[in-house]
Amino acid sequence: MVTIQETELKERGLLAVSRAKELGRPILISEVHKMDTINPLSFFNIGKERFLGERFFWKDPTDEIMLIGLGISKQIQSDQVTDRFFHVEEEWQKFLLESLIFNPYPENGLGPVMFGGFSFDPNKMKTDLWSKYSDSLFHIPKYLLSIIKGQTYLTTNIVCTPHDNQDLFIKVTEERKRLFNSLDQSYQLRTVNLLETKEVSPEKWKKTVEDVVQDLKSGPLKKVVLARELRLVFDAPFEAETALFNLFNQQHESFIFVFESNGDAFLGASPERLVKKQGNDVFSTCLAGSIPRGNTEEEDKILGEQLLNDQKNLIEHGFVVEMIKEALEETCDQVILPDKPQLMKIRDIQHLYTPVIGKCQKDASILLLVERLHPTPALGGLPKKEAVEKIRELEELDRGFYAAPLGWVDYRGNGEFAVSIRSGLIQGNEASLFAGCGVVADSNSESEYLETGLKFKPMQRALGGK
Ligand SMILES: C=C(O[C@@H]1C=C(C(=O)O)C=C[C@H]1O)C(=O)O
Ligand SMILES: [Mg+2]
Repeated sequence: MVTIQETELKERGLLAVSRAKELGRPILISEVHKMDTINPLSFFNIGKERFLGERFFWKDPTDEIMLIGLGISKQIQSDQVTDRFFHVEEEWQKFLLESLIFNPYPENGLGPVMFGGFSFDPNKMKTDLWSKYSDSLFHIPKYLLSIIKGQTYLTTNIVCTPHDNQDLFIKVTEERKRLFNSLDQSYQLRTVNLLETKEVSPEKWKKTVEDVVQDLKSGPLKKVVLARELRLVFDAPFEAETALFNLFNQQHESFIFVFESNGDAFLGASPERLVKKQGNDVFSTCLAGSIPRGNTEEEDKILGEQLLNDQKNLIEHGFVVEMIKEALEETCDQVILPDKPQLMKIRDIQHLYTPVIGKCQKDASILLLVERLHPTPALGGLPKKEAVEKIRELEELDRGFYAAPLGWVDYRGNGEFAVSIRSGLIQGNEASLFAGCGVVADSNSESEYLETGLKFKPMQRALGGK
């Protein structure tokens, strides 16, 4: 049962309207309520009728934080190239200024939260594929369900203008009631059949890997991450709810995300954190170097040992550690990391993994950390600028939001960004999946091709393929 004191919102709303009148501009009012348990997938699904194309879903690997947003109370959007992280930060702070926030709880991820991310490279020519996503795109939802360490909260965000009156709050309370009434209805996932899987120019991709290897041998480039695309065709529109349900059940140990924009849905199951900020504590992840899972426990262990001792993969991984450590040292007083990588095993692949923690300086916002880190050599290469230029020049793919920072920030400045890999973009009857790999001087195009094949698997499985 969900009980929300409705007179409260109306009273608080009128306060917000009078503030909006005083200031002569729109004002955000945000209120948080603790709720009984609600299934996160059901909450995403009930948004389908009213909020299709305006939803997001987020879950971290440990289930500590799940965030599900419905509707858009404010959009921060821009194709600006220079200072794009700073620009978003500035708009976010402006939006929060003078807002009325009723949140008695200390947990992260409650109250006003923006969710979204950035394109991989705003200087790359945009194709039609990503026309629904600006280079910076964040949504502050109307309704946010936050499940934090097993406790459920609902945030209602309303932007009221000087011209609003009580009607606005009556409308919102009615909408909210309808939404929760429909929670009890059972939801049928639609079955859709995969008709075709097209690999986009695999031979040409391998040739590019070989060309880059030649470049890497002569320096100064050390590593370049090259990605490719699979295009899937279905017999009917593939719904985000179905893909999410599958990812949630099949890849539970990863970050699960869905970010809808204007009818398209970008989603995936990424094992890679870019950065998490909690107060002054900063957490990042170096993830690079890959090998398949074994068919038996024994074989799996042997493969893991092989990866831990493989020169090519250790070098590929080492570049990421070197850069993340340096980037964090610019904003943190302490940066701590183990001197050797360990294994991260997920359903289809195992990786070399080095966790990094730090204590950042007071004025470092999470978006500043994102700016310093993106793209790490796990997604771009080393040196950063030259590698991104190489990708811009040689890669046939429009990466859009793939391999870029995607995540959330709350009004207290806490938040988390994953690197949006193992992902795809659903557009009606079709979907594009993306996978890349770290090319170093020792790379072999055929094995890099096979490695990207493994990285497509989670999304292929979620979309009804193998
Ligand atoms: C680029 C991707 O993955 C990255 C590349 C890896 C590698 O080359 O070994 C490993 C993990 C990720 O940092 C991807 O999945 O698309
Ligand atoms: Mg690799």
